[in-house]
Amino acid sequence: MATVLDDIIVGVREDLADRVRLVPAAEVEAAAAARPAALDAWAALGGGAPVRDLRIIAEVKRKSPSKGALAEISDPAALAAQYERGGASVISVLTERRRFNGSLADLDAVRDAVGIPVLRKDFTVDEYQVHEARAHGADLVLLIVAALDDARLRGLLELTHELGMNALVETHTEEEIDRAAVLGARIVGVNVRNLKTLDVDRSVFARLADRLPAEAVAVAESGVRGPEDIAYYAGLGAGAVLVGEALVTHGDPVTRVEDFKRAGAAAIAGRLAAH
Ligand SMILES: O=C(O)c1ccccc1NCC(=O)[C@H](O)[C@H](O)COP(=O)(O)O
Repeated sequence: MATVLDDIIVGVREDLADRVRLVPAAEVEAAAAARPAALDAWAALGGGAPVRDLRIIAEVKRKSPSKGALAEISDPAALAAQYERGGASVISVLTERRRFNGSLADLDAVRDAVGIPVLRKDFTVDEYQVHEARAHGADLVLLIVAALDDARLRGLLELTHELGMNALVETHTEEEIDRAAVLGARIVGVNVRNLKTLDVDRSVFARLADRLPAEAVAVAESGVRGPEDIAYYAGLGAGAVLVGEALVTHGDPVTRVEDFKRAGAAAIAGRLAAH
């Protein structure tokens, strides 16, 4: 039986075919090559150093398959600028159209509004999307292990690095973490939302955190309701947390990000004191 993720990817491929007809691959590749160098998202997320501070990846998310409409977001650039002011390290922009009501125009607007790395959050299945992400100023792309076989995952990760970008390599199981680790993924996320059933189970991060490669940035994704969930993930060793709904539905995104940073820092201090 087709899962939610399978259905999303069918739509992603159809939209992709339309874009390829409009803008041929050679044109997108040239536009990507003409961009100034990508910002170093790995460093921005604390890569290569012991975790002493929790980094927030703050998402621009209008709608989702699990919740439907979340927020109006008439000005994604203004929202992203508020996230940056609150202390976010990376902005995630959903660009998938059918299920998330996102667009490359959102990515363009956010890119122009902030000075920190930007993640093109989409269901990447083809090299074209990586060049396209770079052409629109993204510094990292999302690679969902469950959606890619090993050869494709390797190819997309290599292309990402060739373009000077990073990838957030997303996992949900032990086996997926091992597949990401073998390929030398440098930023590895555990999405506690099962993309096949849409169940959210924060304890998935507790179960998998120790299996994440020690040299990679460990990202906890989804399911944050408030500072207590941030503290939970940080206490388990997350170096960064990706938050969507809890930010876009809050009236004061600057303060919300600040609160999350504070909760994360306190949990990390507690974790360090206990070891
Ligand atoms: O959010 C969904 O319903 C969803 C469904 C199917 C595939 C992906 C989905 N979301 C993408 C994400 O992983 C989240 O946007 C991101 O981690 C933030 O999650 P949250 O903080 O729970 O909004």
